[in-house]
Amino acid sequence: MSFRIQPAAPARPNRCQLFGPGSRPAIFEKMAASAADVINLDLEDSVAPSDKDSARENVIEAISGVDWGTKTLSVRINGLDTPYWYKDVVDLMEQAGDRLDQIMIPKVGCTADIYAVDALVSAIEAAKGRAKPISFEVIIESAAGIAHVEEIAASSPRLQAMSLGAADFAASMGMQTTGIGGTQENYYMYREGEKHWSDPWHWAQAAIVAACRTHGVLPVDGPFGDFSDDEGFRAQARRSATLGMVGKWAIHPKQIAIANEVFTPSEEQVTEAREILAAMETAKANGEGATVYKGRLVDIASIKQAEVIVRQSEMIND
Ligand SMILES: CC(C)(COP(=O)(O)OP(=O)(O)OC[C@H]1O[C@@H](n2cnc3c(N)ncnc32)[C@H](O)[C@@H]1OP(=O)(O)O)[C@@H](O)C(=O)NCCC(=O)NCCSC(=O)C[C@H](O)C(=O)O
Ligand SMILES: [Mg+2]
Repeated sequence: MSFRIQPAAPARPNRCQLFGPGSRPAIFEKMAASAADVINLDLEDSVAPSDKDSARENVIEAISGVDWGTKTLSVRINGLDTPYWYKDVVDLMEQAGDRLDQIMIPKVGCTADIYAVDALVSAIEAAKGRAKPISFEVIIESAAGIAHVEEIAASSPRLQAMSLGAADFAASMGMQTTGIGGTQENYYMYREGEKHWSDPWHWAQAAIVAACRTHGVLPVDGPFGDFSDDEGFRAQARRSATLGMVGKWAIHPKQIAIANEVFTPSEEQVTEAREILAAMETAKANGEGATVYKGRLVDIASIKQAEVIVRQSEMIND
C-alpha cells in the first residue's frame, strides 16, 4: 500500500438506483415502495423541454410529500450546457426541504462543472441554514468525462458516487451503436470461424472504478436499456460487480431485484470469505503469512479480498 491510505467509500447500500421521469408523478409512490436503495427523480433527459418547469415542481412537491423511507433520495439536474440547471439547483435547494439527500450532475466533463454547482449549493445552504449538507453524484458520459475521470473523482468532498452513462458516452465517443449498455453485435474477436464477443464498456468502467477507489467514491454502473432482456442485464451487472462497482441503475422496476441480487454477496461467497479469514487466522497463529485453502494459495492479500465481501454483506444486512 502507498503511504497515502485509500479512503473508504460512503458506507451505505447503493445496489440499485431506480430512475423515473420528474414529468411522471404517478409513478413516484411506486418508486418509493420499491426495493431500490437509491431513487433518482429525473429532471434531465427523460423529461421533454416543454415539461421542464412542471417536472421540477412535481419533484419538489414529492420530495417532502412522499414517504421515501430510508432510501437515498437524489435528483438528476439538467446539464451545465442547458438553460435549466441553475433553476433546478436554486429551486431544489430553496424549496425542496431537508429530505433531499443528493444532487446528480450529468455529463460532467471537468472539475469546474462540479465547482460551479458546489458554489451555488454552498451559498444556498448557508443562506437557508440547511443543517444537512447535500451530497453529489456525477455521471461520466462523455469523452471529456472519461479523460478527466480521476480529477473529477477528487473534485469535491460532497461527491459520493459516480456512474457510467452508456448512452451519452457512446454518442460522445462516436461509437457505432444505438444500444444502451450490454453486448454490442460488432464488438467481437474472430477465430477459426467463431465470434467471441467482448465488452466495449469494460475499459471505461475500470477507469471509473480506479478513480473512485482512489478517492473514496462509490462506482456505479449506469443504465441497461433493453428491459426485456433480464439475462443481458444480469450478465452486465455481474461484470460490473466483478470489476468493483457497487450497484447499477434500473430504468424499469423489473431490473431492481436482479441488481439487488447481483450486488448482494451470496451466502456462498460470504461463507467462503469467512473461511479464508479463519484459515489465515490459523496461519498467523502458526507464524505463516500464506496457507492453502481448498487447494489454492491464500495469503495476506486474500484477507483484504475476503474483507471486501464480508464488509459488503454486513453493510447491506445492517
Ligand atoms: C421505460 C418506461 C417508459 C416504461 O414505462 P411503462 O410503459 O409504464 O412500463 P410498464 O407498463 O412495463 O410498467 C409496469 C408497471 O411499473 C410501473 N413503472 C414503470 N416505470 C417505473 C419506474 N421507473 N419506477 C416505478 N414504477 C414504474 C408502471 O407504472 C406499471 O405500474 P402498474 O400499472 O401499477 O403495474 C419507464 O419505466 C420509465 O420511464 N423508466 C425510466 C426512464 C428514465 O428515467 N430514464 C432516464 C435514465 S437512463 C438515461 O438517462 C441514460 C443515461 O443518461 C445515459 O446517457 O446512459
Ligand atoms: Mg445521459
